[in-house]
Amino acid sequence: MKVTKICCIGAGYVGGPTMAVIAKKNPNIKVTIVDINKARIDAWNDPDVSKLPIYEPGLAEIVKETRGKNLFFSTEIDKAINESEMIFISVNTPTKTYGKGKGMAADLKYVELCARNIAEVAKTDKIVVEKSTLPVRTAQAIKSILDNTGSNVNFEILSNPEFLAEGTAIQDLLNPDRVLIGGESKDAIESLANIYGSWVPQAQILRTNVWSSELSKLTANAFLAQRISSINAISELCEKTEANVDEVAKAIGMDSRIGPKFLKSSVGFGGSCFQKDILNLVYIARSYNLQAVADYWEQVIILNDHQKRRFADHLISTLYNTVSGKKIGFLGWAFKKDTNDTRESAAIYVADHLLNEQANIAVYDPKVSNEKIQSDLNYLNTRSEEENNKLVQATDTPYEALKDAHAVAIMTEWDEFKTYDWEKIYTEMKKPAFIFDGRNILNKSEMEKIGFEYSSIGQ
Ligand SMILES: NC(=O)c1ccc[n+]([C@@H]2O[C@H](COP(=O)([O-])OP(=O)(O)OC[C@H]3O[C@@H](n4cnc5c(N)ncnc54)[C@H](O)[C@@H]3O)[C@@H](O)[C@H]2O)c1
Ligand SMILES: O=c1ccn([C@@H]2O[C@H](COP(=O)(O)OP(=O)(O)O[C@H]3O[C@H](CO)[C@@H](O)[C@H](O)[C@H]3O)[C@@H](O)[C@H]2O)c(=O)[nH]1
Repeated sequence: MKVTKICCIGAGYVGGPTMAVIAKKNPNIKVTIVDINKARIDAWNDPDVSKLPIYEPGLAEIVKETRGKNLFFSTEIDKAINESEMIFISVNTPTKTYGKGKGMAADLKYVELCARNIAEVAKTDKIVVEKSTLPVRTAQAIKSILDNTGSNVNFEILSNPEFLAEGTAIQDLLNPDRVLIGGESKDAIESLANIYGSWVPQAQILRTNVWSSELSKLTANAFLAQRISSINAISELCEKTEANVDEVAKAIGMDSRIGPKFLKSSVGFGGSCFQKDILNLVYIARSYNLQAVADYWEQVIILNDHQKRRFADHLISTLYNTVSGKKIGFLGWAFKKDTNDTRESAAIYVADHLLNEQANIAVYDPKVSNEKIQSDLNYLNTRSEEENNKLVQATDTPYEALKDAHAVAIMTEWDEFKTYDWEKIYTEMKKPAFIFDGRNILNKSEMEKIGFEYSSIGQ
């Protein structure tokens, strides 16, 4: 099928950047991104591209170049579905918070709503592409919904999981390691492969069956997260043995069979994907009664929770076993640098633990607002909104967050944190002035020379 019009349902972290790049590389294809969230669509349409709802290096430039030419953002979902030959489903698939599979399974209600919406309004044949991360065999459910509409419309389902990482989304999309397309219909697969083919070499476009494609996405995230939990497990052993986790990571990473990436020990991984997708994998394994498989992958999450918890516990015990009434300055709230996304950020859980001990927290993050921080904490439901608001406040500058603080906790690896005037920060903090570097980004001997009591992960 020759594709001239594409619709993407879901204008989020995946839908926005992915479609912007497809539009840039395929000027002859009209790409419309739709969403039920009007405020989000309005933000995507803001003439001032610094106000786009998602911050990703390089994204604003591409949106500026393509928007209004062949890239459109709209809330007119039915219209966009109807006029397009290919429809991407790129809606959120969070962990279920209710009912069967609560806390483990992926909540597929938004995906199902999209399938029903497409089934209801489509008058011509469509290729429906699963862009969201989905449990293996979801395509079967989508096909069943689409095929039972009673219309004569033919639907082909493809799985095309997205592997971009936030903060580097545009680079990842422009130079992907691979593009994965799973499907039954060769025609449909090639229609999608052609779109990517405008900038991705065909050899890097992998064609598989639908189930392999769906499962590969969950597996890739499980393997990546497993490396972080593995090195974080070693970090705790390093702290007991005077080994240095960064040295260990370098030494093992030079083995070409292991490789150097994803071996950075930290306060724990965050983000909207790793935990959700592994929990989902564990749930799927259990649903097939594969207990050993489920237990194996569950350890990745258990270790990650342990890492966040022990960071907070170490901070408390170092501050003479109490943080009650003490000001702790957080540098960073986002789950990694170069993004404004805070979903599942380690900072949220470390803060929550310290707040249970009655700490006062001042946060500086270059891209995260006080409003977002409050809503992240309120979502946990650990204490009242008033209390969160009283105990935690974001500041406009890092120096305000750290003035009179007993300790600095570095939660995100933003590059600018390394360039601060640490002498000034030291002078303005309470003494002894402690640094807990959850990302190992500062130089230990330099910090100690200034006078800080410095501790990091795995050193
Ligand atoms: N964030 C990432 O880095 C990343 C990377 C790869 C894959 N994924 C996967 O991609 C999917 C989307 O993730 P995201 O981070 O972009 O989510 P997101 O929450 O940022 O965006 C999803 C959007 O879908 C919209 N939506 C939900 N139901 C809708 C409906 N019925 N009709 C129209 N719009 C609807 C929401 O309003 C929201 O704006 C998830 O399955 C996720 O696991 C995410
Ligand atoms: O060596 C490392 C690498 C990462 N992290 C942390 O791990 C989390 C996730 O980082 P990253 O994977 O870079 O970002 P995500 O945007 O969550 O991307 C992951 O999740 C996406 C959603 O499924 C996938 O598309 C990507 O391929 C996959 O990398 C962050 O908190 C990082 O700080 C570490 O602690 N150590």
